[in-house]
Amino acid sequence: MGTVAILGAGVMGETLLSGLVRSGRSVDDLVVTARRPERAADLVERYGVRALSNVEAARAADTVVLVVKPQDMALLVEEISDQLSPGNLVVSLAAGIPTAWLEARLPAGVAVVRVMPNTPALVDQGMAAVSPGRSADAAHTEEASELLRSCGRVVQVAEKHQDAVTAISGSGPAYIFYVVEAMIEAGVVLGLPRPTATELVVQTLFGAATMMRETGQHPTVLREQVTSPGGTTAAALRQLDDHKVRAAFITAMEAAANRSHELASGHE
Ligand SMILES: NC(=O)C1=CN([C@@H]2O[C@H](COP(=O)(O)OP(=O)(O)OC[C@H]3O[C@@H](n4cnc5c(N)ncnc54)[C@H](O)[C@@H]3O)[C@@H](O)[C@H]2O)C=CC1
Ligand SMILES: O=C(O)[C@@H]1CCC=N1
Repeated sequence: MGTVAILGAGVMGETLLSGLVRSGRSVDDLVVTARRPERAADLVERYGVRALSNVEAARAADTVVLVVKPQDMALLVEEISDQLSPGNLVVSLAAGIPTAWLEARLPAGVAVVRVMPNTPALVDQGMAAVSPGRSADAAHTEEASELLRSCGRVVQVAEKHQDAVTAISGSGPAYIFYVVEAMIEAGVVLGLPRPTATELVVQTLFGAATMMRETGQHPTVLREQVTSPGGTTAAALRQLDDHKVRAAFITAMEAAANRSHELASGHE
């Protein structure tokens, strides 16, 4: 795969960097760029990678991973475009940016793969979806998938589904943390010490997630197993239904997908 340059190593860029390092990728084959020099120095110190300018990194790399905010992408692509040629693979992790938008700003024939990752990649439990652009072949898509497989699972989706993926798994960890916060708060309201409430909730989430993964049973079946007739769970779920929590989740994720589409519309 040669040298991989991570351009814009913030939260998601560092997440990918750490996954590649944990998976045994030599730091000699990894370079990063950051806007702030202190940030670059911090990454050099903690990972032993090289930090370069965007232009130098793009020139040195076989695979260029773009991890700046969607709003910063135009400037970055303009800066590095001259350094790239059809031998390069460009992997974009940015929400909402179509491959066609990148292809139009890069030299003809440069392969582009769009990826939507998520932050659990930091603990090797990421979920990423990849979509090849027009000039990307199966080998390019596999190369991008391999990068993300260093820190979690990877699926391939048609690019038209990337807004939905962003709404579900890209932003998804935030919804789960939000639910966890609410359950911890409930424990405190019910008189539990905060650390106890936190341990109860986090282990319950971990246990429930592991059950779904290991039993392969549908969540509805697993929920019904917990819900005794006339019992405590039924009383709680009745309240969630009365407060339209299921509908609120669907509306929330529609808003996220719409926002992803809006980010794209500035980049069409
Ligand atoms: N944080 C998340 O959970 C996820 C983020 N993403 C995508 O990843 C991208 C980055 O998001 P975050 O890491 O959360 O943001 P972030 O703000 O933590 O990281 C972006 C980094 O890029 C740097 N940067 C901006 N312009 C630059 C330039 N011209 N040259 C070099 N560095 C530059 C910024 O200083 C910052 O450190 C976004 O496009 C976002 O849509 C995708 C999936 C999940
Ligand atoms: O909130 C965002 O825009 C990014 C994309 C998915 C997760 N974080």
